[in-house]
Amino acid sequence: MIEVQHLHQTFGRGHRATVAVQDVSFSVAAGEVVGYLGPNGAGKSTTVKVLTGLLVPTSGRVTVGGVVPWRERRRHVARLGAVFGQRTTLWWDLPVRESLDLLRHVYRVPAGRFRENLAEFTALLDLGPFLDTPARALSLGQRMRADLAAALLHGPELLFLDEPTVGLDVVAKERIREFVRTINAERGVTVLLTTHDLGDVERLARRVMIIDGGRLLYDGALGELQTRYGGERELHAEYEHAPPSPEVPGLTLLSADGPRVRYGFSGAAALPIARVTAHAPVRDLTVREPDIEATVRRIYEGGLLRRTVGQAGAVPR
Ligand SMILES: Nc1ncnc2c1ncn2[C@@H]1O[C@H](COP(=O)(O)OP(=O)(O)OP(=O)(O)O)[C@@H](O)[C@H]1O
Repeated sequence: MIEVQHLHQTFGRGHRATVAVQDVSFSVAAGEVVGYLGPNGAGKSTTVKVLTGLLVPTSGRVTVGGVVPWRERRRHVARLGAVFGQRTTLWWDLPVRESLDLLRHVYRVPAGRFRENLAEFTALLDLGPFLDTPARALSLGQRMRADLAAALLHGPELLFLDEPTVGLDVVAKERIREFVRTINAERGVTVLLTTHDLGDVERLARRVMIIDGGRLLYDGALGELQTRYGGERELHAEYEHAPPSPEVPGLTLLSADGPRVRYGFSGAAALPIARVTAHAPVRDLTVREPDIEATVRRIYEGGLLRRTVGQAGAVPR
C-alpha cells in the first residue's frame, strides 16, 4: 500500500537548512495499522505530508497504492482520509450534517453510497444527537467523531490519524479506538497513526515505527520493542514478616518497606518466584510488566536506539 524508499526532506538552504527526514525507508501492507512515534520535531508530520501529497520531498521514492502522491493528487486524495486531532475539516458554522453533505460533493460520493455510509457511521459513532449541531458547538469528543465520519465518507483505503484522541477523556478515547478497530477489521482500511498517546498504539497497532532526528530508529513489533528495550519485569513480594535481609540472589532489589519488597528480573518469572518463596514465608506475590510508556521514554531520552544506527540489522523488520 505504502512504499517509501530513501526519503529525504530538507527545509531551507545553506547553513540554515533543517533536515527534517533523512533516508527513511519503510513499507506498509494493505490492512495494516502502524503506529508512527517520535518526540516533537522528529519528522512525523513531514513524512505524513509527503504521503498525502502536500509536500514534494527533496529526494526519495514514494508510492501509495502505486501512485506518486504529489504527481496525481486528485486520484490520490480520493483514496485517502485524514483526521488531525488538533484541527477540524468541518465547517465551523454549519451543522455537521451539512458539512458532511458538502464533503459528499467535494469527493463526488454517489448519493446512495453516502446514505449507507452516513447511516453506518451514525450508528457506530453515535452521531445522531449532534448531526444538526454546528461544529463550533460540539464537545471535543463529538467533534472528533464527526471528523472521523467526514474522513471516511468517501470510502478511502488509507487513513492518516494524527493525535486522534488528544485531549479526550478515557471513555471518549476508547470509543474512537473501537471505531478505528472496526473500520480496519471490517473495511480493511489501512491506518497510519501518529500519536504521542501510547495507549492509542497499544490498543490499535501491532507494529510501530519510531523516528527521531529525522531518522527511522525502529520498525517492528510493539512486543519486540518491549522485549528488547523495556525495563526489567518486577516481582512484588509481601512476606509474612519483614525478612532479616530483603536481598535475594539473582534478583535486583528495587525497594524494601518492611515485609513489602520489590525485585526486578528479566525473562521468565518461575525461577525468581521460586527464589523468593524459598527466601522467607510469603503472603502474596505479583508480577508487573514494564509499561510501554516507560520504554518509549527511555528510548527518546537515552538515545537507546541511536547506538545501533548504521549497524547491520539495527532496524528489525
Ligand atoms: N515548513 C517547514 N519549514 C522549515 N522547517 C520545517 C518545516 N516543517 C517542519 N520543519 C522542521 O522539520 C523538523 C521535523 O518536523 P515535523 O513537523 O515533521 O516533526 P513532528 O515529528 O511531526 O513533530 P510534532 O510531534 O511536534 O508534530 C523540525 O525540526 C521542524 O522544525
